[in-house]
Amino acid sequence: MASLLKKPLKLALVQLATGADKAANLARARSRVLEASKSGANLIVLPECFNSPYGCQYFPSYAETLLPHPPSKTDSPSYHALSALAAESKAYLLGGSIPEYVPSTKKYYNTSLFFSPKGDLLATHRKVHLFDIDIPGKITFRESDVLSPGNKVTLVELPEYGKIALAICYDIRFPELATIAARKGCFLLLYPGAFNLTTGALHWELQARARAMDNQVYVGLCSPARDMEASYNAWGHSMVVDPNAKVLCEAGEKEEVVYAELKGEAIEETRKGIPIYTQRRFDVYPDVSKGDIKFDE
Ligand SMILES: NC(=O)CC(=O)C(=O)O
Repeated sequence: MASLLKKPLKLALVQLATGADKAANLARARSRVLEASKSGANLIVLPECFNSPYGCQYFPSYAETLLPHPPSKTDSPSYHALSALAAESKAYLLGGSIPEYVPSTKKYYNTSLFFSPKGDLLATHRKVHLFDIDIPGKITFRESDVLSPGNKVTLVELPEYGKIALAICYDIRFPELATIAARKGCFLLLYPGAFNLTTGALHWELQARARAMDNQVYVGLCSPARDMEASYNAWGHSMVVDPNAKVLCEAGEKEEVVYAELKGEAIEETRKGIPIYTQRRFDVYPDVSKGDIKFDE
């Protein structure tokens, strides 16, 4: 069987310190992405809401308009900064996410943009599962007060490496997305994400390792750096987990770039040793990757 990952890939997660100044966030992202590319990274990831603070009160004022494609520089400075940066760094670039506004429907989204090493847009993913939680005395958050959800599973083919899946933060808590992606042949699931001090301590590493273990694929989670002056305190701890659920690299809480070398053999060895991949009982329960799924492949 052909390897899901055709050749080794160096993955970099940029745990960026973001603030209120969008231009400063873009400039900071640029310098850290170039640092990662100089270190030999082939695929570089920025965090959720990397160009703005994270919070419903910020989404409308930071939102950019991406359609029609390509957007003008005034409609989306972040799109153009990311496209130029991917080309300059000659690496695949997942631009974390940014708040998006669609004037024709007056809707806002939390949207990821993924660029090729030539700066071409390869995929967009709008957060499918909105972060609506209420843990008394700890944290209440309702993205759906402002945002609308995306409606598709996002898989992208990187010709020289293989297929990856993109999703955003709260999407990781819905294992169906990860399972569908893995059964469709992805070697890596990427989640820009901003867990917080409550849910991060509880579930950040657990979710990353669980999605890797269930699906025997690589998983990467990229958080903003923690800022205790901000209204939302991101967890940090960006990490890459291997197909055997081992944490390969983990950031602390501050701004930092972490790296991992991904290899196809690790997926094959894991699946050979514990062959759940071929032991599923679709005569007992349904295969979630079959049926009516909305894809962007
Ligand atoms: N911020 C999110 O979308 C998700 C999160 O913090 C959590 O699931 O916990």
